[in-house]
Amino acid sequence: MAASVCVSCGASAPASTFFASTRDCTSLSSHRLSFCRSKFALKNGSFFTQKKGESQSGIPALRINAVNGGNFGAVTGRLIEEEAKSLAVAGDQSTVSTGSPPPTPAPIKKETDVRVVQVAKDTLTLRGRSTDRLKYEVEYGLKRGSTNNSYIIQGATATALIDVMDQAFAEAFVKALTSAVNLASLNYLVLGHFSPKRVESLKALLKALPNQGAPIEIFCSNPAAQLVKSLLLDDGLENTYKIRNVRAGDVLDLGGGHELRFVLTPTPRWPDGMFTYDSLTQLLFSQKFFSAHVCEEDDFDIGGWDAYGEDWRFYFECMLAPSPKQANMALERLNIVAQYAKPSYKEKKGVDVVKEDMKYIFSTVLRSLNLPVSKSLLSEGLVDKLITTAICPIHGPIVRSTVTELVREYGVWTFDRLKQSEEATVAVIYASAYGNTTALAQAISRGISKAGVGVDTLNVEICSTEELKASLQRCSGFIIGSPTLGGHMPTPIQNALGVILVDENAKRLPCGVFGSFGWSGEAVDMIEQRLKDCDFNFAFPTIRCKFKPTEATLQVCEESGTDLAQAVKRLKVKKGSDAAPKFVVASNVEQAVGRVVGSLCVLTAKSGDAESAMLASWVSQASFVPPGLTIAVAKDRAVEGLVLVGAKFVVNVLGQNKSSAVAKELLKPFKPGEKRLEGLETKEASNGGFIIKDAISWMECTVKSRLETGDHWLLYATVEAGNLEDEKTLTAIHHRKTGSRY
Ligand SMILES: Cc1cc2nc3c(=O)[nH]c(=O)nc-3n(C[C@H](O)[C@H](O)[C@H](O)COP(=O)(O)O)c2cc1C
Repeated sequence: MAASVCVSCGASAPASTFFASTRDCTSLSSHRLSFCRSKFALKNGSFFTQKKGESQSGIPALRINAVNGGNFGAVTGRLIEEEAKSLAVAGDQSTVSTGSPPPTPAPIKKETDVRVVQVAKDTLTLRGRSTDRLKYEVEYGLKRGSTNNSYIIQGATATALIDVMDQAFAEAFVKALTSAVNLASLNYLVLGHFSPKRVESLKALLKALPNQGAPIEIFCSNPAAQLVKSLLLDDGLENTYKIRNVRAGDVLDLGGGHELRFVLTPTPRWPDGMFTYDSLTQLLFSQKFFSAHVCEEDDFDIGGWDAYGEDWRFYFECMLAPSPKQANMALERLNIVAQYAKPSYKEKKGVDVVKEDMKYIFSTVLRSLNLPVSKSLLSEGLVDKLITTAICPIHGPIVRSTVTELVREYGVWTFDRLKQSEEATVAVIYASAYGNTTALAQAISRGISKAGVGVDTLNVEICSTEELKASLQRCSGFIIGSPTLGGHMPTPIQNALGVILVDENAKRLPCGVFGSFGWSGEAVDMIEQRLKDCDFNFAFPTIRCKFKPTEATLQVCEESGTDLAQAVKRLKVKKGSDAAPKFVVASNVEQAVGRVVGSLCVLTAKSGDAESAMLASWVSQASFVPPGLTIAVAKDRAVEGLVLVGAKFVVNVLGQNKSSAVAKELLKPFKPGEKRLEGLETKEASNGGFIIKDAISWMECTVKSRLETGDHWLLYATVEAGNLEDEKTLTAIHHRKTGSRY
């Protein structure tokens, strides 16, 4: 029986066992590589069980046993985790399965397909569509489905494919690709983004390529190249591809005027990010930028801002707002693509030309209207320089009619985030091998930024010690997160922790610890202990998450982030309090506004295993047909993440003389994720919210739209069901003395 060997320390084990020791396997890339190597043990269709704490020569180690008869279709960490979960290897249990495999859980039915659509001259898109939200980007709250876009550009002399799809589409992707182009003519693959979740599609593509052809040349950034190499190791596919690390200024000429230029756009979350620009069609393949998780019938942004504005904004908030510096850098680099744009409209003929010209004229008119644009953007002329026919993102609709508006909004959002960071910033320091700790970091970041504090995201796998030190000097709080790999924290986290522990400024700051683990979770314990030993100041209880976070865990993260941001703001106020007057008399305006009254209600909402509630008095009827309400929700409110567009919730109206007990219960301080309705008698509504027994009436609602109104979100929601429970009692009214408080 052949042996499999630990990639770093060389420990060997029989072929049926993959053995990962921790002595040297502390680098994240070596862990990813370990998984790749684990295929030695899995070739014959086997699945994992895990045994905690086995060691060789006193080295804590993970033993993953391959048991015959299981089903193992993919090699990504995520899948391995889920296999492990389905085997119910719980927490601390030390079990090695030797018997027959457990029953396979029924697969979750997802409506997915891949379709081919013409985007521009010689350019097609393959659109993988799922009505369900796919597994990636778990912290993403809107549930409007997912799309995954790849693109094909057929030049006069060569053809390039831009990106491969998520594993959910692997089979359909290759099928659709085969129907759209002759695979023998595919010369280049441009990877603007790559992750372990895309390796299945890449392998399926490489296997489908005709044997006798030249290897396909993969153009990608250095981080993507490393990942591709490690994930394709031992697959016997080495002769089917070669990799070209893209450098600034590289051009890929496909003939017929299709010259592809590349712009490297690394962010902490996607260090491999790269834009591609075709100067002939003026298409910008923008990867995660300008993306949205939404699956509509239309392939283009028909309906414009009204149809997709919320999705684009929410995607930005979740995915890019935590790294405004890098987002800004990427936007600035868009300038360089415009210099290659050709005035191609003149030569074109036919209806499409008219349409394109209309679009061009329209976008020019929009720009000339001089709508409010961030000053820095205007002075740098970004909007003027960015003239593309369309933006082709990796997720969501192809942006054709809203290009100018979307780019401008991106500039404004980024500018706002950068401004927020100038006042107070929390450093979010983490590493993640398989994305689970990233998801926690992202959710905490959302909680921080919705409370009005900036975020500086530092993925320690790619940031330098100098960057970390500089961020610690600047920040007003920090959090540190780590996965547990082989019983330890990975080396980059150990180094970062070393820097934090000797930083005198960091000791005075509010901080927090978080991390994902599989069964023992030593990394988080170690980090917490070492910070406690040095008297660091914890703003929220340490977050420990087993494998992938659920919605409830993400809710804990978001609320913890908000708590930390509020601690930061309190400290800032305290510091400035000597200069500030202790007591401010309500101004005339505040007193006047304070006479506006509202009915006292309780809003309750649930999503998956997350639930929340809030006392609300800024509630008004907004329409007769359909019956509709507006409700103002403060941006840093815990329930805010559960009332996004499309979400269901319940409004409970409280009665005079019956409201104080309910109000008192909901105004208590709550820990992150704590159930807020536990002390009240409730029953579940049919839409998932909660009906409070003491309410005089209740309404089941759906959020239709959200309007940003200063420090609140104004929800417009329609009422689908409701009941009057107590017709005698009048509605409780919330009277106030000032409009500066509730
Ligand atoms: C090679 C390897 C070793 C691991 N070792 C441990 C361990 O010793 N203890 C533990 O609790 N979890 C262990 N895990 C599970 C990871 O901590 C878990 O998958 C976690 O979700 C990874 O977080 P990330 O996605 O942020 O990288 C291990 C996973 C891998 C792949």
